[in-house]
Amino acid sequence: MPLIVMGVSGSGKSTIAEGVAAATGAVLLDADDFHPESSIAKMAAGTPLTDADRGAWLAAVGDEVARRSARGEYVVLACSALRREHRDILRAHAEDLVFAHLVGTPELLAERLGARAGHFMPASLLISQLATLDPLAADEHGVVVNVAQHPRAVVEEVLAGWPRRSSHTPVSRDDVAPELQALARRAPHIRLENRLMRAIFVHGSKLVPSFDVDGVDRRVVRERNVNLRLYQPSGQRSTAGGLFWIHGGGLVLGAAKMDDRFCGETAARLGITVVSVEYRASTTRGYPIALDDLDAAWHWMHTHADQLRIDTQRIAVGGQSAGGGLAAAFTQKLFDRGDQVAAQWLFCPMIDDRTAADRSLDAAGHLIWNNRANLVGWTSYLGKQYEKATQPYAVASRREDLSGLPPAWVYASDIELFVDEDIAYARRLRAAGVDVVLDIVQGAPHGFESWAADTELAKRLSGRARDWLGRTLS
Ligand SMILES: Nc1ncnc2c1ncn2[C@@H]1O[C@H](COP(=O)(O)OP(=O)(O)O)[C@@H](O)[C@H]1O
Ligand SMILES: O=C(O)[C@H](O)[C@@H](O)[C@H](O)[C@H](O)COP(=O)(O)O
Repeated sequence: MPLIVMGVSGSGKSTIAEGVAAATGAVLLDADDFHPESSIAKMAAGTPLTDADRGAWLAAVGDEVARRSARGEYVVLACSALRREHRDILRAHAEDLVFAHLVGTPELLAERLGARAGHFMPASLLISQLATLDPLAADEHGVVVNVAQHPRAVVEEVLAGWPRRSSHTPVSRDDVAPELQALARRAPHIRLENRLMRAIFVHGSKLVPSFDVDGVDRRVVRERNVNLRLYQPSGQRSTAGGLFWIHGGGLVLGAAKMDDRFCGETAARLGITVVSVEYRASTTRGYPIALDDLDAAWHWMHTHADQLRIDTQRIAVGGQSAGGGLAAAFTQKLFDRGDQVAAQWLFCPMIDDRTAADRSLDAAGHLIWNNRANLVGWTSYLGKQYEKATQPYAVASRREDLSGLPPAWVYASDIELFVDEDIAYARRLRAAGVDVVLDIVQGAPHGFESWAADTELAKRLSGRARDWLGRTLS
């Protein structure tokens, strides 16, 4: 359901839409970027647009919103949409729009416009904008928010008026993005409640075939307490950053091999060395053994850094699902002991055991990984009564002070169990002053970037993730 932040010039559309996008992982669009040069020139010269100027512009904006929405992106659009007819044009081009109408007194708006610098829109046009405005009507889907308050408060009110999915929203197969539906039907829906099913999934996950990526050397390192897979661009000569990767598997199953392709492609695309850890996670050994294994591999990566041409100042810690939660927790541990971590790269992380304790989530019908499996995962890691939950670095989300942690990229899908805990962690990191990119994908069951790696949706997500990592490690 795309959100349109509307109102006259100076009401705060750009500011608030940006805040909403940052808080939710939505893609931010600004209708101002779609005006033809002629309209910009007109407004800059102090002449208001006419509806003739606005028709094609609004159609183009609406088409872009619809296109992005169909691709599974959450969209927040800043757009004046002053008249009801303008909103009707948008609604005709894109479905299910929700509007947040920002309102303020003419005096307040004039004052804010007067203080704003470097914008094509002259303050003198405010009067014509107010005269043109049809306020959002009761029969239009949306909320009206007064902007005479701190931007943070305005963002919160807008968020409250934007119906979005949460972990509690029941999931049906129709909620799955069309491109993923056939694959989602074939993907394994992990059942761990009974011993036999658990054994099948645990062993099955270790039987996946290995995968070679062109131009990448892959090898397995097994020494005393070190067990990992290494991926390096063939013939790498110069020193580069590195990625320390942790596979998923709900803290009970999985193997580093599952991510051969993902790690190999990341090494190839970014020209970096990837170390993927084979940590012990099973129903009999949980916390803190997995963290000990990570420590051993981390130590190995550093003692071999020169030989592998890894710049230890540019190593990111990342992981998917249970591996994402472990990556966040391990990052905290490394940070506390003064080890350099350049970035945390968290794919749909399983990051908060308190989700598993919420039995009301069991019936929501999450695909691939549901809350019953989640309960098995967390209790096998922390103990039946979550005894170890408050031990250091057992659960990343349980840490109170997140300040100082390295920049983070976090993704989750709106139809997966972890969406709330992931957004919450990202928002807390940001509130603590950490640079965070939150990326929410619509209609993608848990971990789709692995089991649907060839879909456009997955390729685009991996592309965005790797672009961010490449920039952050450069
Ligand atoms: N809630 C707010 N409180 C104080 N200043 C604000 C608030 N919202 C926006 N501003 C400031 O007002 C000016 C206009 O906001 P902007 O987001 O550019 O509005 P619009 O996109 O609707 O024209 C900017 O300088 C912005 O920093
Ligand atoms: O319909 C219109 O008259 C225009 O769209 C107009 O509303 C303009 O594009 C923006 O409002 C100016 O930019 P700001 O709103 O960002 O000041």
